[in-house]
Amino acid sequence: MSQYATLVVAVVGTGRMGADHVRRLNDVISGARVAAVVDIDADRAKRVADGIEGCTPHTDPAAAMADPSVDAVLIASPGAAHEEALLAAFARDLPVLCEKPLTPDPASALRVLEAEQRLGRRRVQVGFMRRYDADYLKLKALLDQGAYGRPLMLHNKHRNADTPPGFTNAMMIHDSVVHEIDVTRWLLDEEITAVRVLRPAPSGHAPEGLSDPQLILFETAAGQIVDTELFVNCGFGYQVGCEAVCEGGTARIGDDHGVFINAAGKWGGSITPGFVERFEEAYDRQVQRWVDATRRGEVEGPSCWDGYAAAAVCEAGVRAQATGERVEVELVERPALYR
Ligand SMILES: NC(=O)C1=CN([C@@H]2O[C@H](COP(=O)(O)OP(=O)(O)OC[C@H]3O[C@@H](n4cnc5c(N)ncnc54)[C@H](O)[C@@H]3O)[C@@H](O)[C@H]2O)C=CC1
Ligand SMILES: O=C1[C@@H](O)[C@H](O)[C@@H](O)[C@H](O)[C@H]1O
Repeated sequence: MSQYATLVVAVVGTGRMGADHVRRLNDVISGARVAAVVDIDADRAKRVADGIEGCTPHTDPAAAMADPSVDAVLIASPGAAHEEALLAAFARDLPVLCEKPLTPDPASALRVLEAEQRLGRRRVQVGFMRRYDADYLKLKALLDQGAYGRPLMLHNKHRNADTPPGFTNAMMIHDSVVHEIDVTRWLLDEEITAVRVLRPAPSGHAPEGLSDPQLILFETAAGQIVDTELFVNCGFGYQVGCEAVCEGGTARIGDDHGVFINAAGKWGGSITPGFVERFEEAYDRQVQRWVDATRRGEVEGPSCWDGYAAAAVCEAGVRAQATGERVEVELVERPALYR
């Protein structure tokens, strides 16, 4: 029996992801509707609210959450604004789906972790949507079944066609590689213990100051090695893939084959343009699962601990990137709420 007939949601941040989540909540998935949207850009919030019956625009997250009809919050503002919105949601004991990253650094992630523990129960699902992608789910099931024995290594690729203006080397870690950090911890069920970053001579297409591509190496607590090729201005499209090398075989996802065409003296297919297209079903499944769990009065999926652990690896990654050294990851002891 659902606690809520329809989950009434406030969406914080109405940019690229926030506006897409508003559409998803209202038009794609079931059991939810958006009653409030928040953006520090008042015109943008109003434009999004105008298209929705019974939706009020706000510029302050706390004001939207004070609306007594609001049952839950989806946070899609930039990472640096997540802590304030999360703490405002906790003050009203509202369940939250928070886009990645939980927060951009481990100190602020720890403050969120501590605040959630004071509530005595989990309230947050972090938006690591690859955990809801059909291919990643198949790979996870194979590894959990031990189908090919113990995993020894992962080879990841993460390519974006281009980056928005102002994208920095540090953002390559905490905005992009944060996804590989999460899938590594999730697929292998191990913490990442150390990070190294290798920087080849940059592509001629890399914006000024950006060291692109980069090769990021993780060590896990079980001694596995994980490499990620990150190339965020590859120019030709969006490609995300992962190959698990196990004792008795390998399993690979993300070859992006789709439809394979032979015509006019050529063979091949097309490359997905961006993450919105590549992960559309995963975003839908992630939000539906959040709404369903919340309506049952439950919280599932990636937790604040996962968000904190990812932030700690990002911090080590940014130091490894700057120094060229192997940097160990420091984690606090895992609190009982997240075991
Ligand atoms: N899961 C995924 O694949 C992706 C996740 N993201 C995440 O989604 C979040 C938003 O990213 P984008 O939509 O690409 O950014 P964006 O820049 O397109 O939109 C952010 C919006 O938030 C607003 N904003 C800024 N500060 C605010 C505050 N304090 N309160 C309310 N609104 C505020 C901005 O005015 C803007 O409209 C980030 O956490 C990002 O890391 C982004 C892209 C893909
Ligand atoms: O989260 C995302 C973006 O913020 C990030 O910039 C991209 O590199 C990722 O592929 C995408 O999933």
